[in-house]
Order: sequence, then structure tokens, then C-alpha cells
Amino acid sequence: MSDKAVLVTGAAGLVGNVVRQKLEKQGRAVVAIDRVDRSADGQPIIPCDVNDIHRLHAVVTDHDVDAIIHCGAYSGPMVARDNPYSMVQVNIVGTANMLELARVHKMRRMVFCSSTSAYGNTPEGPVPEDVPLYPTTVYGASKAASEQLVWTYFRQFGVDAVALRLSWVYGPGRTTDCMIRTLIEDALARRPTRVPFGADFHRQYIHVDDAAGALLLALDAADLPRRIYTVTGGTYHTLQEIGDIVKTVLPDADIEMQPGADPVDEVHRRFDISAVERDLGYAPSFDLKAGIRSYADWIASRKPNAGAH
Ligand SMILES: O=C(O)[C@H]1O[C@H](OP(=O)(O)OP(=O)(O)OC[C@H]2O[C@@H](n3ccc(=O)[nH]c3=O)[C@H](O)[C@@H]2O)[C@H](O)[C@@H](O)[C@@H]1O
Repeated sequence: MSDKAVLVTGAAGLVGNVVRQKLEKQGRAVVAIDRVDRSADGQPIIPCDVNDIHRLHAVVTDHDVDAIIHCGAYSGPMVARDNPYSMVQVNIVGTANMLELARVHKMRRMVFCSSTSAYGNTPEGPVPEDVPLYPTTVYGASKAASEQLVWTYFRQFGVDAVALRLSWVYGPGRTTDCMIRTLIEDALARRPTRVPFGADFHRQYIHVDDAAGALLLALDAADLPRRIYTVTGGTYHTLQEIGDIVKTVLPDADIEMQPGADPVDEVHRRFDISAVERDLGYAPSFDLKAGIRSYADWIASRKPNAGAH
């Protein structure tokens, strides 16, 4: 393992914060950057924009960085919904900047957080990595385009870069739009949840700890037979089934869903994660019940009276 520093972008965010914690726990030097200067749990962060290429070069030189885990981005189609150009700038140019840093500074590896949104609607499962991508949002397109840069920087310049397509990330720290969070918050508040879709609609969640763990495996793998891996929590449940699991954790949950697809989501059949299991030794450590419990505990701890009934 190198004793040089790892640059973590988006270190104030859901995934970046856990990546940083895991690296620090291993005793490794971390250079944490974000557009904000502090994480939600109070950790200091170097404020640096993913598009400020001059400052990025200076940060990398000053801190002797030899690898990057790139989590700093607009993290879903709901972010910057009315500003697609900004999505392109932050997500595609931001990734190009990280690849450029890796190329110019001859880094050991660059790991990119892609997303299963790159697929768009998928064919029947199990869905391997190499099906054609038909993203349905500019966010998904930004991930697909960034993956092409990861691949071509590798092919053309020998930059040791790899992309992990993360499925829906949930767990402690997630404060943005998330069905599991809604179900937990309603249950804690003893509010019924009524959803006009979802009874038969599948969503593949991944716990933030497993997502961060997979990124570290990609950072340190001696050999990378592929440059793109899909990573999920290994489950394939309908939202109703996920609601049933919430109910086993929080018996006050009162959840009813109607059949039909989430109107603002894509239809993803079961993803094949055998490549990341085989090549990186990835194995999800959180099943949904344990993951939902960890998320519920975190949500309850932030709202002191929520769990007290
Ligand atoms: O596939 C996914 O689910 C997403 O997972 C993670 O995103 P996540 O950590 O969940 O998202 P946020 O909690 O929103 O964190 C993103 C961070 O990037 C930072 N950011 C965003 C935009 C920007 O221009 N610069 C910048 O530093 C934000 O301040 C934030 O701290 C990855 O970081 C995303 O690239 C990926 O798209």
C-alpha cells in the first residue's frame, strides 16, 4: 500500500465522507476536498472546486497525492434539475479534471463514482456491464460520458482509472431524496405512508458503507481486469418488499403502495455484480434489514424525540 496521500473529492458528501473515514481508519494520508469547508460531522475539508484545475494541481503537488477517489459531483437527476449545463460542467468536466491530474502527476490510480443511472432503462436481467447504455437524464448521460473518458484515458494514456457504477446509495448521512428515508421518517413520526406506485417496482439499494468499501477495493486492487464495474447491495426487492422490511425494524410503520413504476425513475432489472465480486473481492456486508436499522438509528439520533415512543 502506498504511503502517499489519497485525494477524496466530495468529502463532505454521503459517499465521500465515509470513504475518507475508512481511509483514515486504515492510517492513510487523505486530502479531503469539497466545495464546502466542513463535513456534516464537523471534519475540516479543503475547499476546492472540481472545476478549479489550477488549484487542483497545487493541492495535489502540495500534499504528495498519488491516487484519487472522485466522489464530488451532482449526485442525481434531482440536483440542478433546471441547469443541465452545470451538470455537464461539474460531472463531465470535473471528471476530466481528475483524469488530467492523474495523467499529469503520473498517479497510481483514479477511482470514479459512476452510477447505474448511466444504463437508463435496462434489458431483462441479470444485466452485465457491457450492455448498450441509453441514459434518460442528463445526469445519467454525464456518468456515461465520464466513463468514456475513464476508458479512453486508460487506453490512450495508460492512466490507471476505473469506474464503479453505484446503485441507489442509502444509509447514515443521506439527507437527499430517498424512499427508505421517507419510510423511516414516517414510521418514527407515526405517520402513514401512502405511495401511488412501487408495489411491484424494483429498486436496488446499496448501503453507503458497502459503496465506500467497494471504492477502496478498487483503489487498492493489484490488478483490474475491467475498467467498469456495477456495484449494488446484492438485493432485488420491490419498494413494497422494502417497506415490509422497514416494518420489521420499525413496527409502527404503516405503509401502503399501489402498483406501477416510480414515474421519475428508470426500470432497472437485476444487475449482475459477479464481476466486482470476482475481480475485487466485493461482498455486501449490509443486508437491507441491518442497513435500514443503521439508517433508522441515525435518523432517530438527529431528531431526539423521534424514537422516544
Ligand atoms: O451514484 C451516486 O449515488 C452518487 O454517489 C455519490 O454521491 P453522494 O455522496 O451520494 O452525493 P452527495 O451527498 O450529494 O455528495 C456529493 C458531494 O460533492 C460535492 N460537490 C458537488 C458539486 C461540486 O461542484 N463540487 C463538489 O464538491 C458536494 O458538496 C457534496 O459534498 C458520488 O459522489 C456521486 O458522484 C454519485 O453520482
